[in-house]
Amino acid sequence: MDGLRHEPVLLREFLEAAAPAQGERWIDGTFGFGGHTSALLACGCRVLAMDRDPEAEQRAALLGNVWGDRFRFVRRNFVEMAAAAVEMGWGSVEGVLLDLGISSGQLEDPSRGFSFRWDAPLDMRMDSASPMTAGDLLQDLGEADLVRLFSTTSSPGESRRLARAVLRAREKGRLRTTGELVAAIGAARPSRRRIHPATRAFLALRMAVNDELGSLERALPAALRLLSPGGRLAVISFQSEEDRRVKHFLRGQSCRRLKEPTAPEEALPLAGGFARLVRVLPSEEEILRNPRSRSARLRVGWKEGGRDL
Ligand SMILES: C[S@@+](CC[C@H](N)C(=O)[O-])C[C@H]1O[C@@H](n2cnc3c(N)ncnc32)[C@H](O)[C@@H]1O
Repeated sequence: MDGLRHEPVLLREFLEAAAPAQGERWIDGTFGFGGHTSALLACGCRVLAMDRDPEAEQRAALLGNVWGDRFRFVRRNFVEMAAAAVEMGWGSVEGVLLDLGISSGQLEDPSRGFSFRWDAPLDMRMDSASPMTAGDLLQDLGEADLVRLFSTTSSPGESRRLARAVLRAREKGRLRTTGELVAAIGAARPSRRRIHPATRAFLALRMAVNDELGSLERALPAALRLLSPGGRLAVISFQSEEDRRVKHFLRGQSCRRLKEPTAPEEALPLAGGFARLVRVLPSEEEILRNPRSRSARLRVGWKEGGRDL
């Protein structure tokens, strides 16, 4: 764990677009290395931080020593943010931030099995207590489920090729390590591609092991319900399927519907919906400094009510 770092992505843009202010209650559902949480605390907010990763909990303990009772950490899935807020005595919050995916520190820790750069056991769990590793999934799923898994990040044709490659490798023995998976996939796909053949397959597998799309879909309405009038929901995503779900949720819950209403009641603004939506991409300077930010998208929804927009 020592020496691993994570540079917070779109930090300045988040502070500008979501404008956290002194005395506000914020939930950071993805504490990671605490970059966004520290900025919220520096703005004078109270922060309830969450993360599924036990190593994040250890880092949070250090932050707790500095910020005292303005900061609290719970090791839980952000899907459970409402229950965690109630335990804090918070009936509502002024802001929720979700900075999705994994941190650079998790990716670069060879023992976690998130990266194909090192040969390691096929683990990929954010929460080491959860029952299913990447190796278990690859061992248990049938062809149709494997195709569905890979299709989160690959075309239908590629997904079928990847699924068949896993099945072929399985016939020769269990897929136990990242190196064995890379070898199986490398054999399945042409090598003249710009990105490493394993990139998309590893991403899809990690998202399935941690049910990342399912967690996001459950967390978005939970966050909206928790927001006080004028509250902000900020989501940073790195993957197009995630960003698509966030975009549809924010637009679907927008008071100013983008589409023409087909029935009179649809013209009514949804009570407690978003009054303003913002989308921000990383600057060229940030992409140069931190290439990992290249695919990042920040979307912020401002709930109706509260201060003037
Ligand atoms: C991109 S990192 C966040 C980095 C953080 N904003 C920072 O500046 O250090 C994402 C973090 O969220 C955690 N995470 C992802 N999905 C989660 C979920 N459903 N519930 C709780 N934590 C989650 C991961 O374990 C990881 O530590």
